[in-house]
Amino acid sequence: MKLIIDDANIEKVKKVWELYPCDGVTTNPSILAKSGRNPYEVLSELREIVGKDGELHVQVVSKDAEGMIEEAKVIREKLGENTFVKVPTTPQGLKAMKALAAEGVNITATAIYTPMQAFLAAKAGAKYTAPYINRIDNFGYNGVQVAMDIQDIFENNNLPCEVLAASFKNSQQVLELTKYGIGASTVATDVIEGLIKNAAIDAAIDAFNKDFESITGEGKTMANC
Ligand SMILES: O=C[C@H](O)COP(=O)(O)O
Repeated sequence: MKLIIDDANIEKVKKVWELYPCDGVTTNPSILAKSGRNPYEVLSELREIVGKDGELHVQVVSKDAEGMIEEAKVIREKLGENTFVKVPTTPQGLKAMKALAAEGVNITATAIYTPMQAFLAAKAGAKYTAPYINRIDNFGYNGVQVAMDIQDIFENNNLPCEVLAASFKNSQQVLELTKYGIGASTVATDVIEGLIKNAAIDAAIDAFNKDFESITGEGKTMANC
């Protein structure tokens, strides 16, 4: 499973990118709006953080296919041709996906709430489809199960598309999809940090270090004892 950062706060993304084994960054208009800055200013900084080969996902806002295609062109000009263009999975979005896929554009189909939406996006040429786990849970459905069903649909229909599960609110949702071997998950920085936040880990390390200090004295390590 690829692990992608769902955030555009430069300081937070920098920190998580440096510490954790992540594969890229996803954004959406709401995430970019939190910065209060010009979207391309923020996105250029994110591109610098992930490097030219890291995954960067950027969403279009036009409602019609022609507008989406035009936005995709500018996104790729400004941020690199390998940038994933996030296209909402609407009828107009599917039209745009077909045209963009024919030109070799990397497409992430987004705003996915149902398996059939993902099926259509994959057939239209998307490389990723992004079901919104927590938002689906909030409707009283099972977001994790929807993501698993989508992955099964791709396998059973030989569709070369991966699930990029999005909208996580807790570690359990991420764990379930990691166990299933979902293609990718995009997770907010605080939820990524929560994956490894555990007082028992700190307590174990403190006890080891105290024992070590009892034989070497303060401030020593395996490099200088
Ligand atoms: O791009 C989609 C987001 O991952 C949705 O996440 P959210 O439900 O936390 O806003």
